[in-house]
Amino acid sequence: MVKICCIGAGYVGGPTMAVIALKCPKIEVVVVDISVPRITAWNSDQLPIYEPGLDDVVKQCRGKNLFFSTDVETHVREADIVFVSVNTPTKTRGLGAGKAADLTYWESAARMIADVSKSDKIVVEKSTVPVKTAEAIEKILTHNSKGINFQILSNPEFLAEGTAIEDLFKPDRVLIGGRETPGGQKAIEALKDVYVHWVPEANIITTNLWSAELSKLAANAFLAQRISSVNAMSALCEATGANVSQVAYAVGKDSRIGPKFLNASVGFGGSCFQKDILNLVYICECNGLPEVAEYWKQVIKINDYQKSRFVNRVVASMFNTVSNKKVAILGFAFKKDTGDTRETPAIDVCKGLLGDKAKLSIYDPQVQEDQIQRDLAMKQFDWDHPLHLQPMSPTTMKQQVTVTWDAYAATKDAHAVCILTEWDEFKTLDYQKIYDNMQKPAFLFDGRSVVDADKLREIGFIVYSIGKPLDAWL
Ligand SMILES: NC(=O)c1ccc[n+]([C@@H]2O[C@H](COP(=O)([O-])OP(=O)(O)OC[C@H]3O[C@@H](n4cnc5c(N)ncnc54)[C@H](O)[C@@H]3O)[C@@H](O)[C@H]2O)c1
Ligand SMILES: O=c1ccn([C@@H]2O[C@H](COP(=O)(O)OP(=O)(O)O[C@H]3O[C@H](CO)[C@@H](O)[C@H](O)[C@H]3O)[C@@H](O)[C@H]2O)c(=O)[nH]1
Repeated sequence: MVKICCIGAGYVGGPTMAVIALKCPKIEVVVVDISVPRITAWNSDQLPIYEPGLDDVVKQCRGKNLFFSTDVETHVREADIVFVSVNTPTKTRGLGAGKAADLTYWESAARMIADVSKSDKIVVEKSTVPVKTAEAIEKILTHNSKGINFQILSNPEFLAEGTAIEDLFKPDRVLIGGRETPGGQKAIEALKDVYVHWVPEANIITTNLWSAELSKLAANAFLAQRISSVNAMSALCEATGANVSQVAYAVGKDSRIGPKFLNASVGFGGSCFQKDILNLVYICECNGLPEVAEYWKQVIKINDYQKSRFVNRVVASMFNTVSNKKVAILGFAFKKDTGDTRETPAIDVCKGLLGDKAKLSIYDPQVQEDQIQRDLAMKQFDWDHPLHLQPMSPTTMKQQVTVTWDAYAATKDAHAVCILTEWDEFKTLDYQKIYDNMQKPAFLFDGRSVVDADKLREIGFIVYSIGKPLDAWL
């Protein structure tokens, strides 16, 4: 029986391995992590991450051919294929701080693999890494290998949170990069043999190592670039009376452009886009390509601009001050159907409003209060480390921030409502009831095109919806 071990039981390692276990009942899959609470949660009824469909998959194979363990070394030693899916955060200090990927966790995983291995292994990069990381990993493994043969493959993951299980069941493609040597090609075939259990062979792309590593960064850069492009247009729409939804629809109808990833928003969030583009920018700079670096940096700059533009709109509309005013925040996760708050635009918007002394009342169906308090107190990039290694929050915002159990409690007596995540339930709220319980004038700032602005205006709200024609008030 082939044994797979995955180092890192996070948003990628957990769901990816659960799906491999489900689709390949003859393969034993063990997911290991240094975080004891994470592994305990994976072994309980309350999984550590919220992802539609995940509970079901885990329930079907946990204890049969899917296991979660903190005994990292034993399972790595016994495995034929070792996936590495650990954090690759943005460096916060030293060379490349604020841009380069911090490969501390990756390197320590590689050293541990070399230390404990007693048989040949295929080591698979699942984490998103800078192009050429495989070369460094190869050096670490081969210099410590005691005659063991390691083949490194790059097999980046393209799942999006909120749809992870769907994406894993039916991936647009699986990408496997390896060395162009007989050993490298054999390793590629071995990993392909895993995926062909459920992915059509035509959708499994094989490339050299560097193409696979770079394709992951490139895909995220292209996706994020579309959002920044449409968000840049949203500012121009507001200035001219055009409607960004109509513009995006008309543009996306061109089959060369396509309709996806053209929704204007308060900005993109999530653990990947910003980190991976900063990483790409750094790689371009290191390769003497400042113009290329500057081009991609602009995607981040527009994203920052979009978030601060939103805050400025809120403050400017409310007589230039939100000091001591209650502002309800509906949605804190970086997108719907996840409880993940990593790099959520809500953090920057909330921090902006707190800077102007607003009192925030926050509701999100999947995010707990201590997570929100931690996010608002934490410094940029500090979140992307194993839980027990994250710096302690210096302060909490308990004076200025309350977290409520529903949208009605959050909006009661508020001067304004900001919608920051597109949760479906925000579409069907009783906005008449919300309006009746708010201070007047009642403002609603929709950062996700969730509400029907005209209907809300009929109720009496002053509505701002990103990229849409503005109310006379605004
Ligand atoms: N989240 C996504 O949607 C997504 C999608 C594609 C790729 N990625 C990439 O995948 C990687 C992992 O992302 P994630 O979202 O799963 O992160 P995560 O923080 O949810 O999980 C990483 C896990 O690795 C563990 N870990 C760190 N060092 C370890 C070590 N030495 N030994 C054992 N365990 C260790 C941590 O405790 C943590 O549980 C990153 O490189 C990310 O860029 C993420
Ligand atoms: O038209 C759009 C589409 C998305 N977003 C925002 O963009 C962010 C990212 O969304 P999405 O890409 O759906 O989620 P992620 O889980 O971050 O997935 C991205 O990042 C992963 C990590 O690398 C990749 O694997 C995925 O392919 C890639 O889509 C979220 O804040 C969304 O609200 C928009 O503002 N407008």
